Amino acid sequence: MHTDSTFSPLVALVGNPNCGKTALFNRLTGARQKVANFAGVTVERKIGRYIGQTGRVWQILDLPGTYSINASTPDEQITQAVITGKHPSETIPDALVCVVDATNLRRGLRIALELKLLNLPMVLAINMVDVAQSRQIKIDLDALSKALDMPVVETIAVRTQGEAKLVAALEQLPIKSSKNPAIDLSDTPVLELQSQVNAILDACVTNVVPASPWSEKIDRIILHPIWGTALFLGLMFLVFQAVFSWAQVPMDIIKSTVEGFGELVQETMPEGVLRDLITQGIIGGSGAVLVFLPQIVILFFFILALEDSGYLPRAAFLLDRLMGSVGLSGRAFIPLLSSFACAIPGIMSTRTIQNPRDRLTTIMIAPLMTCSARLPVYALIIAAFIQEKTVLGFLSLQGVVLFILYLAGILSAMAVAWFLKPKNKNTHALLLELPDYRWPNLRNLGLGLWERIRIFVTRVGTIILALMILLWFLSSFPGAPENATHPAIYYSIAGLLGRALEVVFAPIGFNWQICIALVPGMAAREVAVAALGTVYSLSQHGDNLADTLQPLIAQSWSLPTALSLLAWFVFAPQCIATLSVVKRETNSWRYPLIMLGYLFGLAYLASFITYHVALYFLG
Ligand SMILES: Nc1nc2c(ncn2[C@@H]2O[C@H](COP(=O)(O)OP(=O)(O)OP(=O)(O)O)[C@@H](O)[C@H]2O)c(=O)[nH]1
Ligand SMILES: [Mg+2]
Repeated sequence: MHTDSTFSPLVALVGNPNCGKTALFNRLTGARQKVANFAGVTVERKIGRYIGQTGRVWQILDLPGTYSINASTPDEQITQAVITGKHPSETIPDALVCVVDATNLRRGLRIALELKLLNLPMVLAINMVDVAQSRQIKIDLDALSKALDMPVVETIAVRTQGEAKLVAALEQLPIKSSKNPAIDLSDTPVLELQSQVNAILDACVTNVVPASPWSEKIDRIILHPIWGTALFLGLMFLVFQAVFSWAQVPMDIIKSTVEGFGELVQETMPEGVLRDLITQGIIGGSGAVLVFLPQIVILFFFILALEDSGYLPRAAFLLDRLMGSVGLSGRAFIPLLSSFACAIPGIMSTRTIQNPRDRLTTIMIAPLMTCSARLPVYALIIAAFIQEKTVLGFLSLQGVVLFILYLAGILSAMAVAWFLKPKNKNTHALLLELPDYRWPNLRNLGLGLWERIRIFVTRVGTIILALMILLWFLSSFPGAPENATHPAIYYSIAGLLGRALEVVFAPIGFNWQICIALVPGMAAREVAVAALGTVYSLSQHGDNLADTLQPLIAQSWSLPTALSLLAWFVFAPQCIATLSVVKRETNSWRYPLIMLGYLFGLAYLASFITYHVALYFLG
């Protein structure tokens, strides 16, 4: 054992996908990395610290799950590079924790045997023993430990203290030095391991039940081509309905709080630049976005619950044929679905796609999936222009329109994929692991939602706030000339810019106020809503200042303009962060530039058509 207490060993968590590595990592380090019930959640290496009872600091590495140390996908390659010491940013780990799923030992032990070939100090952590117990799987730990010649412990990564035995075993490991040489894996005889695994299983494990019987029964419906698809569509539809109907009360509360606050400032502060900055720039701008928090929380509630339930890979399986027909790999499903939250994690999780061309296609269409930053834009315009009424007896019309916008994104993504599809592409069968169904873990769900709220509110309080202050200055100076006929913003720097841009955007129905908002909206979509809030509160005459954005735009835009702007946001690549992730993941400027060009092109085209068709029919 190492006696130097200043030495902080680097321990890597390695194992199959979805066995609970990240859940263990979070438990050990107090981190809040994403945990979900499907393979390929973690696609990056993440490091954290754990301080042992002796005061020793351990560095813990969480890695993407891998089926073998011979990597085939980009995420697996990261794991391989780290554990063999080839990763550029660090030396080989001092010890490994091989995490295996107690209900899937056959696969887990295989990778354990492979990892043994690396000759590093190692512990086997048998995770999910709670599930194994409920299925009467019995594992003889002593025998297993002897057979593998390494310490074997049980863990329950989702339970308090569920990591205790692992921690104790780590303290006992004979860790030598942190200067292990890189390892060459080229001639490891990994293929012969399966018979060894079988022998060990026979000797150490009784009652290997593959899956719980009710999960098969559920699958018969969920994977059924007709019932399954109907269920899938119904589920998606429910989400959109919920986003509108459940959010109403909390939105009203936030709205009236923001309004009340604006009025308070208006009444108590002396008239002047500072008061205008606070009411128009800060409250009018950031407040306009904050109102959409409840809808985002509801959307994420569904996304997180679905992610933890085990449903997603099944939906991928269900839609595989459909996706295959436009040339997408079924593996693209989860990255694309993640893009509904945000294109950035979606694009990163394309690392689980083996074929580089499939991966690139998926990256290129990911921004067409409606990310949660579009929700404020859509919700604002829908609430202002679409009547709140029930159609067909039970559907909220606003929810239906929202659903159509999401569908428009999906269908155009499919069209683009089809366009990019190589000729005579032969499709592969989809090899996807179907995890056990699981009730979403409430703690996880709560933490996940909290994380979302934090991100959203932080964005409102930092980048959006800063941009709105800047925009307020640009929109307020220089002031209006004498006997001005327009509000002062019309004559300001931002106003000039907006009016110049209007030349380009007038054919698709955008006025100069919208054009102003589009510019800061390049940083991120919801910024456009904040900007509209600022621009419109500055465009107000008289005492309407406290009015929130929605009634203002309802008065000043025509319906064709509103529809055209909705169409614009289905396509427009208004997110710098996404473009920079594409640059990073594809390692070139080429693809982000192509993406920028093609999405702006589509956005303009779609808005043009929408605007003119709407003008024709609606006058
Ligand atoms: N019941 C139970 N569930 C667990 C346990 N450990 C993890 N889970 C659940 O298993 C699922 C997968 O956990 P993750 O930590 O994301 O798995 P991972 O190994 O990091 O997966 P990848 O990042 O995809 O390789 C999640 O739904 C967890 O909540 C456990 O000990 N018991
Ligand atoms: Mg993980």
